[in-house]
Amino acid sequence: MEEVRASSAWVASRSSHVVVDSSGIEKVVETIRGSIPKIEWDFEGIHYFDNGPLTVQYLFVLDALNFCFWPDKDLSYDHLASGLKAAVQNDTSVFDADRLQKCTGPQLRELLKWPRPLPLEDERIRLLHEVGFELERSFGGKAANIVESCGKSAANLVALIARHFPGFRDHSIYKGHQVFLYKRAQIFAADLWGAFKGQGYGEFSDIGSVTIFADYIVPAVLRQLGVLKYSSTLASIIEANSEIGSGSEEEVELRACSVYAVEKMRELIKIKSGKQVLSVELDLWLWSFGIQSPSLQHHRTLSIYY
Ligand SMILES: Nc1nc2c(c(CN[C@H]3C=C[C@H](O)[C@@H]3O)cn2[C@@H]2O[C@H](COP(=O)(O)O)[C@@H](O)[C@H]2O)c(=O)[nH]1
Repeated sequence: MEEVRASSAWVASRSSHVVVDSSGIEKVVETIRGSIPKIEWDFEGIHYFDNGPLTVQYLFVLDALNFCFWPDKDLSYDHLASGLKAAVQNDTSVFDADRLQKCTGPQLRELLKWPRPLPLEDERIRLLHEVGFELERSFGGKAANIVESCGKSAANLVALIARHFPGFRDHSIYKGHQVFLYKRAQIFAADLWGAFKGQGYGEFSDIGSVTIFADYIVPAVLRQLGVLKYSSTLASIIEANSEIGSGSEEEVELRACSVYAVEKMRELIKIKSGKQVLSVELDLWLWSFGIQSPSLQHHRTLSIYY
C-alpha cells in the first residue's frame, strides 16, 4: 500500500481544486483527544458471517460490486450487503465460481430483490464474470485460497488481487503520473480483518499499512470537518449534483487528498497522544458518520472503483 500512500501524497502536494487544511486536521485531532469512537464492523447487522471460507467468498463478491450506488437515489450499500447475505443464506452455492461466470443482470437483480436495473449493471455483471473466471482459473474457485496464499499480509493480498482481477485495479493518471487508490481491494482486506476480528482469514500482520478507502462519502465528511477545502468551482459542481468525470483532476484530487489527509491525521494523533490508530478504524468512523448524515452532499462520478 506504499504506492497508495506515496501517490496520494504526490497529488496532495500539487492539487488545486482540493486543499488539505492542516489546521482542520489539528482541530479534529484535538476534539477526539487520541481516542476515536470505536465503530464495530457490521454495526448495521447487514453482512453474512459464518466464520468460514463461505464468508470470504461472500465478502469478495460483495467488494467486487461495492461501487456507485448513488445514481439510484433509493439504492445504497446496505441493499447490496444484505441482498447478497439473503442470497447465500438461501443457497450456499450461489457464489460458486461457475455460477458467477453465468450470472445475468436480471438474475443479479433477483438476488438483490431490486425491482429495476442496477446502476452500471452491465459493468457489475462483467466484473462478476471476471471474478468467477479468474477464481476458477487460478484459485480453485475459492476466494479463501487467495487469502491463504498472501502470507497474512494485507499488502500482499491487495497486490495479488490487483494482479489477477483487472476490475480491482483502481488507479488514475494525474498530471502524467500513475496514482493508485485500490479502494475495493483494500476494503476487502479490511472487511476480512473486521469480520474475522483479526483472526483466521482476517489475520494480517500489516493491517496498519491499509489506507482509507477513497469513496464518495469520506471526502464529504472530511470537508464537513474542515479538513478538506474545495475551490469555489468544485464546490458549486458538487452543490449542483453535477457529474465529475472519472479520472478528471478534480476527481483524483478528491480521492487522493482524502487518503493523504487521513494519513496526516493518523500521524498527528500519534504525536499528540502516542496512540497508534489504524486508517481502517478512522475510515469506519468517518464513513459511518457520513452515511448517518443524509444531508451531506457528495461528489458524483460514474466509476466501477468506488
Ligand atoms: N470508505 C468507505 N467506503 C465504504 C465503506 C462501505 C461499507 N463497509 C462496511 C464495512 C464495515 C461496515 O459495517 C460497513 O458496512 C461502503 N463504502 C462505500 O460507500 C459508498 C456507499 O454509500 P451509499 O450510496 O450511501 O450506500 C460507496 O462508494 C461504497 O463503496 C466503508 O467502510 N468505508
